[in-house]
Parts: sequence; C-alpha cells; structure tokens
Amino acid sequence: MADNSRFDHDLVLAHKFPETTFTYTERDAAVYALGVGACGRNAIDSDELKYVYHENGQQFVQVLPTFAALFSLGSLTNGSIDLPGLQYDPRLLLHGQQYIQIYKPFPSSASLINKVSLAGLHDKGKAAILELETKSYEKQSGELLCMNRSTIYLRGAGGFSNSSHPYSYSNYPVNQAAAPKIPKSQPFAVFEDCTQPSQALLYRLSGDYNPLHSDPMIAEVAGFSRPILHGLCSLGFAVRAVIKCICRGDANIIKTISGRFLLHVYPGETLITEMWLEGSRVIYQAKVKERNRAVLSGFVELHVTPSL
Ligand SMILES: CCCCCCC[C@@H](O)CC(=O)SCCNC(=O)CCNC(=O)[C@H](O)C(C)(C)COP(=O)(O)OP(=O)(O)OC[C@H]1O[C@@H](n2cnc3c(N)ncnc32)[C@H](O)[C@@H]1OP(=O)(O)O
Repeated sequence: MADNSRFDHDLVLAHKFPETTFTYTERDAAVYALGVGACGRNAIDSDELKYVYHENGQQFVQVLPTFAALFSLGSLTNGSIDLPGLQYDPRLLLHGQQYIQIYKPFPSSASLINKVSLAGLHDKGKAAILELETKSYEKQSGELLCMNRSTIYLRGAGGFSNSSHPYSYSNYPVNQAAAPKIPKSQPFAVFEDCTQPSQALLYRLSGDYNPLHSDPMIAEVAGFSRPILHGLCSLGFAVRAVIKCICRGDANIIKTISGRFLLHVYPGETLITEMWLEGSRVIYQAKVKERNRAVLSGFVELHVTPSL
C-alpha cells in the first residue's frame, strides 16, 4: 500500500497555475493529424488530405477539432503532473477522460493563452482522480477558442482521506463528462481503422512525451506488456470516424467532444468505432478488434442535426 500520508489535498487545491502560452503552426496541425491516423488508410483520402496538405488551391490546412486537447498538455512535464501536495508515482498515471468544448473553428496557426485551474480532486481509495480545466484564448483577439477538462487517474495515490468519508471535490456535477450509456440497438455507423505499430511514436511528436508510450521498461513497471497508445490518440481516431461517417467530412459542425478511456490500446491494434445518432448527439464506442474489448466511449455534440 502506498504511503499517502504526505498527500495534502488542501495544498493541491490551493495551487494557482501560471498562465502559459501555446503557439502552433500549420506543420503542428498536420503532424497531429498524421498522429491520429488521418490519411492512414489512403494517402490521397479526399476527406482527410485537407488536414495535412493545402489542396484545391485552399490557402491553409484545416485543423482537426481534437487538436484542442493538445492545448491542455502545457500543465504536464513528460506526461505527468507535478503539484505541491500531490504524492504519486508518475509511472502509474493514466488518462481517464477528456471533455472538450469548441467555441470557434481553429485557425491553421495561432498563439494562445492558456488559463488552467483545478476543477476536481477525488479519493477513490485505490486511486486519486484529478480534474484539470484549461481555457484557451487567442492571444491576438482575446477570444475564448475552447475549453478542455482532463481527468487524470493516479493509480496507487488514493487513501489520503478518511475511508469512511472519502474526499471528493468537483466544480462540476459528477460525471458530467463521463461516457453515456451505450444503446442496445444496432449502431447507425461502424468504422474500422488500423493504428500503426509506430502510432504512439508518431503521436508523441505532438507534445505528449510520457515514456509510458515509448519506453518498454516504463510500460512494464506501469503494468503493460509493451508501450501503450496515448488516450488522446485513440480519441483522435474515434472522432475522425464520427467526422467521416456522420459529419460528411465537415469537422466544423462539432461543438463538444467527450471520451472516457476504458482500457489501454496497444499501437498496431485495430479500432472499430460504433456510432449511434440521437438528434444532434453522436454516442460512440471504440473497441479493439484483436481483443474484442471496449477501450473508449463517449459522445460528440454537433451544431446541427445531420440529415442522413
Ligand atoms: C492535462 C492533460 C492530461 C493528459 C494526461 C495524459 C497523459 C498520457 O500520456 C497518459 C495516457 O494517455 S494513458 C493511456 C490512456 N488511458 C488508458 O489507457 C486508461 C484506460 N482505463 C483503464 O485502464 C481503467 O479504466 C482505469 C485503470 C482508469 C480504472 O479502472 P479501475 O481501477 O478498475 O476503476 P474502477 O474500479 O472501475 O473505478 C474506480 C473509480 O474510478 C472511476 N473511474 C473508473 N475509470 C475511470 C476513468 N477512465 N476516468 C475517470 N474515472 C474513472 C469510477 O467511476 C470509480 O469511481 P466510483 O467508485 O465513484 O464510481
């Protein structure tokens, strides 16, 4: 059992995150798109070339909506988070959930100001759960571009409170960002996509250098037979499936994205994303074909109800 007597929740909650700047270029947007599998099935995929290349005389590459998740990575060092009062083994950190609200389409390059706050902290006994909120503003206009809420699952870091009254603090209604119930009906659409054995090595170049995704020894300590895929990479694959099958290639109609990481994915595994349409909300679940296990589920909210 980990000694979490030095885990100080008051100190953790009192932490004030400094404002950070995040600057990206078209090249970053294109490298990200490749990292989440764009054009991976067909290099001249007419739906996805626009994320990596200026086609048809278009002036700029388009930015995938899940690119927003990268704006929250400024709070991490090598994929882990360091806060006064927080006691945990960074090798045991897992990404639990990601919730993204998009207020306007992303420019192909921009400088952003990120304002980060701690939105929640929970003692689950065997784990501590941290919720971080990042609001990203365009530096030039001051406009709010998007908001990320990231749930970080710290295995072995729970047990810091009284077990008869486990500590729980959240700025938001519990489970607001959690995955919805998966309908029992047949999915409206199903999309199969292969991740590459090198997928995590490519994805990490977008800014999450957590060695859990690249170092076999760290992966073993963390309880995996080999390095695993970044949760946000799997999320990128699933949302690409929604863009293809439901949004007819128009990513600008996406306003909210939510995902809960249910199980790890190994690079090279095949992701099958099943989708159900409920008005302007798409419920999705991604499974790993090789192990027939659900690895990610969530929803995507659209600005319009698609006419299909
Ligand atoms: C700021 C930017 C941050 C980004 C940082 C990201 C850094 C990255 O480099 C790291 C990664 O990408 S890791 C890879 C992606 N993530 C994963 O593979 C995790 C997959 N999920 C699991 O293994 C288990 O669900 C597991 C282990 C998470 C939970 O399984 P169990 O331990 O069996 O949990 P269980 O007993 O079912 O539940 C215990 C309590 O925890 C809540 N919970 C469960 N899964 C959760 C999840 N995924 N997210 C959030 N909360 C979760 C349960 O609700 C339960 O609480 P309660 O008892 O109150 O219901």
